[in-house]
Amino acid sequence: MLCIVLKNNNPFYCLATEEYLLKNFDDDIFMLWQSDKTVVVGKHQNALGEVNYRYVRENDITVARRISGGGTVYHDAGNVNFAFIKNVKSPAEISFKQFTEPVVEALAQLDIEATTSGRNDLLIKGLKISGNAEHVFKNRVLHHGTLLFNSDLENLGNSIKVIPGKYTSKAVQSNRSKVANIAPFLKNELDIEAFIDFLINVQLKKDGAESYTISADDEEAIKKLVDEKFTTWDWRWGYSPKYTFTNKAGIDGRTLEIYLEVKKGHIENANLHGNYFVEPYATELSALLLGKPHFYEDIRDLMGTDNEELIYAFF
Ligand SMILES: Nc1ncnc2c1ncn2[C@@H]1O[C@H](COP(=O)(O)OP(=O)(O)OP(=O)(O)O)[C@@H](O)[C@H]1O
Repeated sequence: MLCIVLKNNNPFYCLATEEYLLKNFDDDIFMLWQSDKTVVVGKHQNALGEVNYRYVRENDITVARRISGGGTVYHDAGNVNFAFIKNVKSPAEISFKQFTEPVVEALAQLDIEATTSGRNDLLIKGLKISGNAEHVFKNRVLHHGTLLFNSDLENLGNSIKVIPGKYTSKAVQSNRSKVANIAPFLKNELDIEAFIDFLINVQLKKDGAESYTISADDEEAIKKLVDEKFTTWDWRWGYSPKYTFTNKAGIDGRTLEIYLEVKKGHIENANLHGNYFVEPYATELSALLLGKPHFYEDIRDLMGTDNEELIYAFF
C-alpha cells in the first residue's frame, strides 16, 4: 500500500489527485489531504441548492464537486480527509465498514470511541465527526471521508445553511447532521499536524505499506485534470441535475416573484412577477434570462445593478 500525505491545500488539486490515483495506478493507496475553506458537493447534487450562496461568496469559501455520490461537506484547515483506493474483484466485495473500521481503530488508539452510523457517518457520542462516500472505477474503489478535527463549526453550519423550498429537483439531498470536532474528546492534547502524522504512521506500520510522494509526471497529469475538469464551471455548477427555482422576495418595499427552470446550469424558462418590475419590463427581463447561466455575475450583468438584495433574490 502506498501512503501519501498530499502537500497541497487546493481542493481542486486534491480531488483531482484522488481521481488520478484511482484511474492511473494499480496499487492500493491510503492518502491524507486537507483543503482551504471549501464546500464539497456530491457528484449528483444541485450545487446551488446545497450551499448558502451569499455566505460562501462573501467569505471566500470555494465550492467544488467530487466524483463520489452522497451529501455536502465542509472542509477547512481543521478538517482532515482520508482516502483509501483499492482493487476489488467484484462490487459485492465493497463495504463501507472495511474502510471506516481502520479509522475507528486508529481513533481508539487515541482513546476515542467512534461508532459507525446506519448511514455513512462516524460518530462520537452521537455527533458526526466523519462523512464518507465511495466511487467505483472498473475494478477499483475510492473510499473517502472527512475527519472534523478542529474545524470552524460556525463556518461549516453557515456555508451549508439553506432556506428549504427554493430549489426543487431529483438531485441527491444532503442529510443535515449535528457535528462535532474530534480534538475536544482527546485525553492528551494534539495539534492537527501531529494527528495527521499519527494517522499516516498507523497505516505505514501495516504489512507492505510504503510512503509515496507525488512525482513530477503525476503532478502534470493531475494539473491537466484540474484545468479540464475540477475547476471548470461546467463541472462545478453546470453538472447539477435539472432543477426549478422559486422565490418570493421583498426588495425595497416591493415584491419580486421569481420562477426559473434550469438545465445544465442555464436558464431554460423564466417568469418574473410582482410589483418590483413594471410591465412590459418584467416580461422583457424574463425573456432576456433565457439561455443565461444561473450565476451571480450573469444575473448582476443582466439586471445592470449592484443591488445585492435584488441579485441574491435569484439564489
Ligand atoms: N467535514 C465534515 N465532516 C463531517 N460531517 C460534515 C462535514 N461537513 C458537513 N458535515 C455534515 O454532514 C452533512 C452531510 O452529510 P450527508 O450524510 O448528506 O453526506 P455524506 O454522505 O455524509 O457526505 P459524504 O458523501 O462526503 O460522506 C452536512 O449537512 C453536515 O451536517
